[in-house]
Amino acid sequence: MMSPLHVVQLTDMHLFADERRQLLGLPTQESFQTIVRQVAQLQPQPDLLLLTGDLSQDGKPESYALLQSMLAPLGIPTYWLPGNHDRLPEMEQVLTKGLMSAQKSFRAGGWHFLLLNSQVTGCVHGHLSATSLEWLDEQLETVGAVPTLIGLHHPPFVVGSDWLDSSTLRNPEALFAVLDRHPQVKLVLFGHIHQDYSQARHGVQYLGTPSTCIQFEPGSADFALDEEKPGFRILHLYDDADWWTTVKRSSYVPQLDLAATGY
Ligand SMILES: Nc1ncnc2c1ncn2[C@@H]1O[C@@H]2COP(=O)(O)O[C@H]2[C@H]1O
Repeated sequence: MMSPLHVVQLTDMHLFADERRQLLGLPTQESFQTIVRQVAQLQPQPDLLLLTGDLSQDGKPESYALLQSMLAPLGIPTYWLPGNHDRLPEMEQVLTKGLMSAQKSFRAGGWHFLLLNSQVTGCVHGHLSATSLEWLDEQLETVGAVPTLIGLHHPPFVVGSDWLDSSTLRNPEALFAVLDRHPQVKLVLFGHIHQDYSQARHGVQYLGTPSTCIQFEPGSADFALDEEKPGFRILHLYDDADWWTTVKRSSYVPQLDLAATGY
């Protein structure tokens, strides 16, 4: 079998303009730097990086410039989409230089990639607009029989955690209706839930990925941090639509405010 395309998903970095700032006790820049070092040591090196939202906690241009400067030494083409904490104008202003691309529909290896914006300004939950859904449908029509990966920030499923389940994608059925018309879609990747998650539906695998900073405790009804390490996802995508994935955890030991009830 031909060599697959190697993809790394990095999500929910929650970087601040001020690199020393912490999220519930964890300095998000330091935690992300440990992950970037781990990615630099991967063999083979990833062919591309996918950043699936909440790249910044404060949405400031400096936080995106920090992200850009941390990833630049890797020399890997990088694509991104916004999460609920991000500010799209600032992202479009900063994350378009060098190997950082704002493209939302592109081909790499034998796969096609489509990245969606599920952000609702001022809200924590997600929603896909009629315009986004129409764009997705048209793109999938044009792409045809090429194995396709979709990215968005919010999970189109509840994950069994009451507090998080109030902020998942509000219109998953509208997304499923489009995907059901296009059997070339094989994978849907998201972030937001700060935990490893996998769910199959109609021949599509839906994968949630740990944050590069704090982790949420799976199954907790109320907000609760998990002592699990920061992480990221590796995907190997084969031309014949086969794929393989694994989650890697960092060696970083977070100093967490475990009594926190939110942020
Ligand atoms: N105690 C809480 N209850 C509900 N939502 C919360 C709580 N604490 C934080 N949040 C929000 O829920 C979001 C889930 O992941 P985010 O990283 O998007 O950021 C989180 C906050 O915006």
